[in-house]
Amino acid sequence: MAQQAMPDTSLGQMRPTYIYKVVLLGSTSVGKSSLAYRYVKNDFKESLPTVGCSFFTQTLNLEVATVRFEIWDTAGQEKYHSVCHLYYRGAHAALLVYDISNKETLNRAKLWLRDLEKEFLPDEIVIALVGNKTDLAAEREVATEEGEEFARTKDLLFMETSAKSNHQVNDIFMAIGELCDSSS
Ligand SMILES: Nc1nc2c(ncn2[C@@H]2O[C@H](COP(=O)(O)OP(=O)(O)OP(=O)(O)O)[C@@H](O)[C@H]2O)c(=O)[nH]1
Repeated sequence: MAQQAMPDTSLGQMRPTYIYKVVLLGSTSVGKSSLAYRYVKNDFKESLPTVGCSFFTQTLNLEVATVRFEIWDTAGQEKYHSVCHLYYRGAHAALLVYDISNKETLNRAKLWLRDLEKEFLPDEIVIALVGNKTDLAAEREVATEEGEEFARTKDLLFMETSAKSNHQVNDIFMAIGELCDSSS
């Protein structure tokens, strides 16, 4: 990992707590803030515009450790792109989010991946490709197989989610926590 997650035993517990920085990357309006909000607050709001960067924390109990995610939600607007490398520096995991009803957002996610590949060695960061908005099935522009195949060729975790209908949101964070845990 780029930066070793230190076990935090400050609560006097035998069970270690690992702190992982997770960054959300992707085009504007793909649902990055909504995924974080769903995961942390178990709620969905129609409007959550991100200006610059916002920050969420959530704790997850794994079998042998407790994980505290520090989730950095970066705005997808191009005007913020130049500062984004500052946000993902030191990240343990990245969620590359696209919108299954907007093919262009998958192309954009592929560009974010190139940025990450420049910044990190392959085993320094856990990367997940996330196709969000599965509730918009009628408007789907990206087949599940297309996302899956791209993720497979790049050795990324892959999951389709819906922040709105709460589909696989916990699952993707759980998968990330487990992978970070096994590589720290
Ligand atoms: N149908 C549907 N809409 C969603 C879902 N997730 C987010 N949205 C909607 O998509 C729009 C954008 O969501 P945000 O969470 O603000 O997207 P974002 O990627 O954080 O956008 P930026 O902050 O601009 O980068 C909002 O209107 C959300 O309500 C989803 O799973 N399904």
